[in-house]
Amino acid sequence: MNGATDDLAKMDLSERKRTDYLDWNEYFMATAFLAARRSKDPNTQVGACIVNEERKIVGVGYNGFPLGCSDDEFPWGKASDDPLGTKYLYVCHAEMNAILNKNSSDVKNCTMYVALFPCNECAKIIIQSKIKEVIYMSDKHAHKSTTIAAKKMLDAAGIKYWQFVPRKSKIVIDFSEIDWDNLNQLPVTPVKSRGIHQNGTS
Ligand SMILES: Nc1ccn([C@H]2C[C@H](O)[C@@H](COP(=O)(O)O)O2)c(=O)n1
Ligand SMILES: [Zn+2]
Repeated sequence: MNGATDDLAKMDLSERKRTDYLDWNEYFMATAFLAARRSKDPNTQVGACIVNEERKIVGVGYNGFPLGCSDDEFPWGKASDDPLGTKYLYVCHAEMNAILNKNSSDVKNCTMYVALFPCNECAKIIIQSKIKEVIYMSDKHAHKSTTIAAKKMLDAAGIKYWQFVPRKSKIVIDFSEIDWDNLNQLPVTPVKSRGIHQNGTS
């Protein structure tokens, strides 16, 4: 063993860098899936997370009805004799919501992480908003014309897409495992001593 390895071996676990942290792809895909948990769709919950070139999240969204269209009044069903009686004519897809929810001026050259491969309508919005890469988890509708058309357009526009295959089968946030006592002992710097007032001015 060389000196550095020797030192590392002697180190207490609490002094060593953690090794089981999430990598960037896991972190952003998990964020997309966390957003999906907000969806009221009883059948398919989709989340999307947009990340810029500095690996900062600039938009998150999930599938749901537009503003003002009540989750309790509009239909969540998939089948009806009347097309107005299903969700399909009303629901905003996660990808569209993530782009519209952006907190940056645009999403040019960003990467989108999404639970399900984008449909043709979302592909159009992705292309027009200049997103450069799409990372998806499921391609369960690969056989549908909406997905085939989406891929045709993404290919033509030169947008890369690839499937994320997770290394771990679970990423769990278990609130019951969090050591709140320890968290409470973290030093708290009073806002005033940092020279920042509540309104953000210094
Ligand atoms: N890429 C996608 C695909 C679908 N969605 C939404 C639209 C619906 O709310 C739901 C699909 O419903 P299903 O036919 O599976 O019952 O997922 C989306 O947001 N993004
Ligand atoms: Zn879509």
